[in-house]
Amino acid sequence: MEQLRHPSALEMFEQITNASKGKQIVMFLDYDGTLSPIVEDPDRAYMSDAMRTTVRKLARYFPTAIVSGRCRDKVYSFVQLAELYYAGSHGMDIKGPSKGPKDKNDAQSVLFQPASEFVPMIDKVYKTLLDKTKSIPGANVEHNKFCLSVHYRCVDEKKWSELAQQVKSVLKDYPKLRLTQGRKVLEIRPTIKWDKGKALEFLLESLGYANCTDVFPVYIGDDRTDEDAFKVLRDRGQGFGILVSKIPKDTNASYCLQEPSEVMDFLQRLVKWKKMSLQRQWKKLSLRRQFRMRRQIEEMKVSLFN
Ligand SMILES: O=P(O)(O)OC[C@H]1O[C@H](O[C@H]2O[C@H](CO)[C@@H](O)[C@H](O)[C@H]2O)[C@H](O)[C@@H](O)[C@@H]1O
Repeated sequence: MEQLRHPSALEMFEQITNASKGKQIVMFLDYDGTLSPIVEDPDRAYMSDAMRTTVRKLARYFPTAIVSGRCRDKVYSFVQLAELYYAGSHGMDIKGPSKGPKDKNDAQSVLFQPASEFVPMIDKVYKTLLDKTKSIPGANVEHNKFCLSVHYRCVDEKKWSELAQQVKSVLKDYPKLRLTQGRKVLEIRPTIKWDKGKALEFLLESLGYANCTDVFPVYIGDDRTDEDAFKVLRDRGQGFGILVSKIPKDTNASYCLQEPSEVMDFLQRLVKWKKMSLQRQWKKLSLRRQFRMRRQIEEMKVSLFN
């Protein structure tokens, strides 16, 4: 039943691209479980070279942002593509383009950190949690700058509730922090009204698409925190979300992909489709216009390199 409500984005590819016709696609990609497979050690969640090449090509055709629960520097060290926009710490640390597409040349990138006042508190809680959880084998506390992750993927299942209790007991003293749950991870975040959905809207605005009707945002993610972004797209009635999951889930996404390898297939098809539609548009131009455009490109190259 659920599977029928959330069909495969690969099977529905044509329908998706038809819906985007005449609109600017903007891509938002979660990292863990979307671009990289889930692994036991969070420090070794590498992205494959093939995925990196795919994302690089994708960004040539569509503005592309990575939206992750991770610390922004960490996710950048995995992705290593300077041409993308990054939103780390569940969207609380955004490094993006200048305001509006026309300003791109002035190279001033947007930096938005709505939770900066929480840094000392997060640092303190990190130290306390490191100490409190050291007696539980396999527990791992990750510092994500404006938020924290307590991993229990490598903790014996019998100890999961003890770990959760310890985390909750620490947080009792910090009413301005809240606890949510991801994939075998407890996530601690400031209670500010900011999430991946707000980050998506902020990035669209920064890119100059705030009130545009001809923008088509596509958000791909695998986790509960990605639901905030799926919901924003559903509420705006623009673009759509794609949930990465092998099992049917209650979601605000419109389509599904099973795993990162399917995400890569989907992104590659998107690149191919865009390339072909640009070639078709080019062929439709008169020979005289093609000649004029080629000459303009040559002139631009000359002025760039002189
Ligand atoms: O928003 P995301 O980019 O999906 O970040 C969510 C959490 O992802 C990472 O943890 C998850 O992936 C790890 C590596 O595969 C895995 O070991 C862990 O069990 C998963 O929950 C990251 O380490 C967390 O900090 C993020 O909150």
